[in-house]
Amino acid sequence: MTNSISVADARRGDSHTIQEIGIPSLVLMERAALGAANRLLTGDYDLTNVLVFAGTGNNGGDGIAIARLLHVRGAKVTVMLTGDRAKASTETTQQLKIIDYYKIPVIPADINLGDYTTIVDAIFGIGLDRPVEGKFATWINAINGSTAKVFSVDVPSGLNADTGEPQGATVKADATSSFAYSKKGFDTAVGKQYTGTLFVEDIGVYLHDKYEG
Ligand SMILES: NC(=O)C1=CN([C@@H]2O[C@H](COP(=O)(O)OP(=O)(O)OC[C@H]3O[C@@H](n4cnc5c(N)ncnc54)[C@H](O)[C@@H]3O)[C@@H](O)[C@H]2O)[C@H](O)CC1
Ligand SMILES: [K+]
Repeated sequence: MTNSISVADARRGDSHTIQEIGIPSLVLMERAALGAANRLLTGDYDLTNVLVFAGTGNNGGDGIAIARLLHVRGAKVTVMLTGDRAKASTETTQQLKIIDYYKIPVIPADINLGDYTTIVDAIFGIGLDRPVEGKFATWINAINGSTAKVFSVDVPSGLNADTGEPQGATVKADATSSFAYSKKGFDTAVGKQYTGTLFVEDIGVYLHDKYEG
């Protein structure tokens, strides 16, 4: 049984499941969000004023779906978006459309995080491809400086999921919900300092074909 995998393996598993098997990307995203939201709903998290800090890629899409799943269970949720809606991925655009239906507020990313009780980090996942700098670093430093409990989606934003090394500013999470498999970088001592408690969610992506007959 595979325990932890590389970013390349995660991408391969993702695209194989979507392209060859035919499970839509939004289904994987929903299963990822359900797994992560359940950790928040059943864990020791104060959900009275939740902030989802969302990127415009699919990590952000997962976070926006988590925002909706918490909202429908009565949590007060706000989404901060790090970029322009027009630049969001297809899946993330769809997730934004859904939270607009629920009138969940979407505001520009900001460093004033004082009132939030829990922060969901959905800025970058396995798509991190360069060191975190500039406004992203400012936001991540503000997240790390907040009194809120921090929950990372798939990968603590800024952490290299292959090496476990921070790539510039990196979120230090109380817990991380990672999808399909743990990532190689989470096995390292440094990586563990950033993931906090690690959960792995089964989202229907299997690398070795024991589930494929
Ligand atoms: N089977 C799975 O693992 C599933 C994963 N899902 C989620 O999708 C993300 C990966 O999404 P992707 O769009 O490929 O990338 P990210 O959202 O991680 O990154 C967004 C975007 O950010 C840009 N970027 C990268 N590094 C930097 C930087 N240092 N500064 C600024 N911008 C940066 C780059 O253009 C990226 O594209 C995965 O983690 C999961 O959360 C699926 O939703 C479910 C299945
Ligand atoms: K993240």
